[in-house]
Amino acid sequence: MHVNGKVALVTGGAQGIGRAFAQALLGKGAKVSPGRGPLPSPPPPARLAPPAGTRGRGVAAARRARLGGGAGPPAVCPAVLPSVRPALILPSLPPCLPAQVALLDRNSEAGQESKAALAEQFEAQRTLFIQCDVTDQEQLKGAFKKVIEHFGRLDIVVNNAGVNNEKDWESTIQINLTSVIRGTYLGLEYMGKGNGGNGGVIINISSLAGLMPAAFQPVYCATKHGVIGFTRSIALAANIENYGVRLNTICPGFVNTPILQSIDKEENMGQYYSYKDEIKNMMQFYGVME
Ligand SMILES: NC(=O)c1ccc[n+]([C@@H]2O[C@H](COP(=O)([O-])OP(=O)(O)OC[C@H]3O[C@@H](n4cnc5c(N)ncnc54)[C@H](O)[C@@H]3O)[C@@H](O)[C@H]2O)c1
Ligand SMILES: CCCCC/C=C\C=C\[C@H](O)C/C=C\C/C=C\CCCC(=O)O
Repeated sequence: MHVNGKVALVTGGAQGIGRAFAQALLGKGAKVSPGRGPLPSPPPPARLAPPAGTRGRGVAAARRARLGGGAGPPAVCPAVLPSVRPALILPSLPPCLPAQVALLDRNSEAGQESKAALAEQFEAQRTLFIQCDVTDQEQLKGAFKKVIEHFGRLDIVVNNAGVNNEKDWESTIQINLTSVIRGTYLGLEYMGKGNGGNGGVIINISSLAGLMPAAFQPVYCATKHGVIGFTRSIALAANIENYGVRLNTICPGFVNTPILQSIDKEENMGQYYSYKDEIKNMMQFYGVME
């Protein structure tokens, strides 16, 4: 997927996987090539019938097939390449603008630090940090509004904020599941074609623990199973209703981020604290990604 000119909102973006998402998005997308004006707007893709043999594989597949390519999006924006088929390629792609990312997080200090680090690596105006507790309905709604007011659009929502807390398990459900559902509905409200949006992508972060039982993390595990069930179901509804929004869930195994430190804390593990070594053994068995 190309992300040129897209605006993404990432919850829990101050550190860990959320920050890595932001960095990856910012690393993609090229600048407008000098000397070229904006390209013509693309035709509304959802209304086009897919070419024979591509039915059911989505608008992107249909567009690739029309362009004669099957290997996915170009790594570099075609507007900066000496195009051999300008008539075919140029009208169907948006202008090459860099992607922009809003980081939402309740941790203001880490959020400001990440914003500053990303601003050093990429242009400062491409990132925005908004302090927001995703469990606070009004704060979350307000943050979505702010992102659209600031960047003028919204194309990608990553519902990533999450915790591992078996002791305060009610808050784990609020953060890991309820807020993901709320973030998804807000994404559909702003991006859904039926609501006047332009379509987009919603990524909900689950876990390997959403696909299998985890003895010492029953509530964490339940929330991650819930994210998968919710996302798969709402993706079906989005398809039936032609929202133009693709929904996916990602299920990583162990990743080396601060959440793993929760295993060593009684205030997170509660009654399962004495099993921390078993969990560490699991981590060794499955491996930990960077
Ligand atoms: N690290 C792993 O091994 C792993 C594996 C699979 C899935 N995940 C999931 O990936 C997501 C990101 O986790 P991570 O590993 O980067 O953890 P992390 O602790 O490094 O980052 C989580 C971020 O979410 C933020 N956050 C927590 N509660 C919040 C709230 N109420 N409002 C706003 N922000 C809040 C935190 O401040 C933090 O910046 C989580 O949903 C986690 O369950 C992590
Ligand atoms: C077992 C969960 C440990 C919790 C550690 C803290 C946060 C990590 C969150 C990750 O989402 C966990 C990722 C993968 C764990 C998945 C399954 C573990 C169960 C495996 C087993 O019993 O063999």
